[in-house]
Amino acid sequence: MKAIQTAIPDLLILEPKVFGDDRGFFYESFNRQKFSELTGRDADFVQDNHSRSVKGVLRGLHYQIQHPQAKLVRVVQGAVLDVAVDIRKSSPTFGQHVALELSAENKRMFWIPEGFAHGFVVLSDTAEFLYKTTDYWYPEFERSIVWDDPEIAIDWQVQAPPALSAKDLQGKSLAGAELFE
Ligand SMILES: Cc1cn([C@H]2C[C@H](O)[C@@H](COP(=O)(O)OP(=O)(O)O[C@H]3O[C@H](C)C(=O)[C@H](O)[C@H]3O)O2)c(=O)[nH]c1=O
Repeated sequence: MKAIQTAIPDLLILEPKVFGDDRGFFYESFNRQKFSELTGRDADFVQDNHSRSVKGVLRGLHYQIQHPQAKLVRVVQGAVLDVAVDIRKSSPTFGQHVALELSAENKRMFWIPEGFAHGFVVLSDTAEFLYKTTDYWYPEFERSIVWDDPEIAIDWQVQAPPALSAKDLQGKSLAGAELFE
């Protein structure tokens, strides 16, 4: 496993060592000790989530204003464009984002600490998205930022308007959202 820096220091891409042979492949998708060495966090994950989406679905941009969740995300089937937006008002990279492709092929994982809004859009026919979180889901504290906020200006790499949940259709702008200090 190796860590790849991104434009925002706290956001890391983790690339596993993949062992291939005639049977297929094996890799450690999570190793607490190696994760801690690479991220400096002894993450105590409490939830494992798995969602499946069809092409053009966009889930996000989500965060919990209380009980913020750090997330370790990956894709095991298909491909998505995954995005994390820095919503920490005191951060030098406030309002900036990192976007990267996560796929079954590249086997990359994305470490997103607390303080970021997270979302993805599905690029393949379907995508299976797995992720660990460091706190539980508290719907009462869930907040959404609208996917196409011009202040954030994410290039989602999709031609048609994405398919959004009712919740996500009502996302707030960065300027109007409850944010982290
Ligand atoms: C997040 C969550 C949802 N649910 C239930 C609530 C709904 O009945 C159903 C679908 O929930 P939702 O539409 O909020 O799922 P997503 O749009 O995939 O939400 C996630 O999407 C983005 C990408 C994220 O980063 C967050 O982890 C999370 O907000 O699962 C649960 O039971 N537990 C949970 O932890």
